[in-house]
Amino acid sequence: MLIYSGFNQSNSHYSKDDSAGTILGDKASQSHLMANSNGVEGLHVWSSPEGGCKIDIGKQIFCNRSLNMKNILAVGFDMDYTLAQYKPETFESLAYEGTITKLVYDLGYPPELLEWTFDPKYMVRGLVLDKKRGNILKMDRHKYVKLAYHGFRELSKEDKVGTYGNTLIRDSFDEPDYALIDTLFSLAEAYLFAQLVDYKDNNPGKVPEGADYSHMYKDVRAAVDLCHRDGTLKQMVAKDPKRYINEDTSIVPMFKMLRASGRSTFLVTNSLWDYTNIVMNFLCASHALDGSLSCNFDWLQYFDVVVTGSAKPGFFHEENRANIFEVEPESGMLLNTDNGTPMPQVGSTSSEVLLKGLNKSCRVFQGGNVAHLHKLLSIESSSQVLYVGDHIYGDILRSKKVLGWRTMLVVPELEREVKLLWELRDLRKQLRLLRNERDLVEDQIHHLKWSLKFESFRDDEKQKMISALGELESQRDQARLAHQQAQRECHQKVEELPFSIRLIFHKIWGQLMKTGYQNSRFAHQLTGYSHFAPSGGKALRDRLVIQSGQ
Ligand SMILES: Nc1nc2c(ncn2[C@@H]2O[C@H](COP(=O)(O)O)[C@@H](O)[C@H]2O)c(=O)[nH]1
Ligand SMILES: [Mg+2]
Repeated sequence: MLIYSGFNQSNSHYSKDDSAGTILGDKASQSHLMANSNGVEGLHVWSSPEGGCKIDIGKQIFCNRSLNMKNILAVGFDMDYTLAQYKPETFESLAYEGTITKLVYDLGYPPELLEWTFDPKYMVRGLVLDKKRGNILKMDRHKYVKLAYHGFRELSKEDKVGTYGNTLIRDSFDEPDYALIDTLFSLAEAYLFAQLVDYKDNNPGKVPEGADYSHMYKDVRAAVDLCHRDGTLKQMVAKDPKRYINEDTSIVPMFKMLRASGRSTFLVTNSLWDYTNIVMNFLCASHALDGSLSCNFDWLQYFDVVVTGSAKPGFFHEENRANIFEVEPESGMLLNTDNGTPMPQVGSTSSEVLLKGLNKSCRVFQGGNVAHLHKLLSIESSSQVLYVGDHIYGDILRSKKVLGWRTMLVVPELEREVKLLWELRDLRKQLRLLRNERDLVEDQIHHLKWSLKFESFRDDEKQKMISALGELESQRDQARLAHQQAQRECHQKVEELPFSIRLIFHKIWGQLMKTGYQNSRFAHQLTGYSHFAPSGGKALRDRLVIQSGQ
């Protein structure tokens, strides 16, 4: 990935108009180009866009604020959906099927659910489930509901406004009545919830007695949760990681480059050691010609510290008194530590234990909190840490807002969207200018009308104002026409684009970062809380990154 040009301490910015960063609207402004596909050898190229490598728009890095990599002493990663990009069509389908099985066999839902199928492309991040009403919402940054579906049926404008637009006290749209779809892990449960809402409406007698929409959501959540805990998902991934996780040949060169830069590197994941080892081994191991994987611990060489079972976001609370155990990689055994320092077990001498623990180039732990991590990495100030994650709440919010870590959010969905926005950049700029022109004239008209109504003028002055008003009104009509024409051209241009590009914006939910002209709630969270974000595709190194916050 290479996130920052700053690996040799130079930052290169693009002006707002040159950058797809403008797609973020209000805040995001600058993009850094730094990825290429040559591995470690390309270090010099990553340092600046003038380095000679033209980078695909979908693989650029978007930043809300520049970051001087000179100050970053440690770079950390989340694992699931950050380093490991799961394939939704297999992985999320597995979660979907596992959840249905539990609903039917453990929670009394009818067996016909077993025939249901999952569309992994239907739901998107940033949506909000209204658990009580059975609705799925997309809202803008001010939390105004812009799109609302009851199950899979779109609410009429009247119903939408009647339900969400008229409350005197603004709804916060947060837990416990609402659920945020803020991780890719939640797409399957959101889809299943919509299916159950439709099913209940059409077959009221068939869902378990007393199961209202909220109750059904609770059942789905509990079943999904169990799938993550009881091995339903992890056993299957462990058997055949390639089926569920995208291979990424750029990850190892990225780690090598980070190590060569002299920075500390760490992994903090909520997954436990056994699973972490399987996934990281898959991502970092060299594959034999027959596709088989040699399972070893080589990947540990890329890290100073690995924290598994971290229980984020709780991990980011320094006052969290979570015990930290050392993991013995070979056996998976947990060993007691004294706040991360190896502790002699009864029967072994303290010097033996200390030597064994401290000689390792990478130490693996389970649990603990951020204070332990800082101590293990000798971090003096949290602003020296950059952390890359995929979950706004789990990975970014607290680590950035309270601790002051620099943070980066992975948004794989954007890679495709920015390509389309780039294709349309001239037209979009023209549309923006025409809209501004129209708004300006409308403002002047409003002003004049107001003055004519409430202020007193001489007759000749009044006459002048009335004729000015007439002129402005005709200007406004022209501006409206020009804007409409540009909008038509824009649609026409979209129609003319290759089919694959046209399909980029979601057919139901539209652009991820926008609702109409406003930033979506998801975009707002992103620009408000995270530092930046790389996104998926084949190579994390080449991923799209959004920087925000701070
Ligand atoms: N018990 C649950 N575990 C979940 C759920 N959704 C995801 N997960 C697990 O969390 C970790 C994420 O790891 P990280 O590397 O991103 O920190 C992974 O093991 C998932 O299986 C859930 O709803 N319940
Ligand atoms: Mg994750």
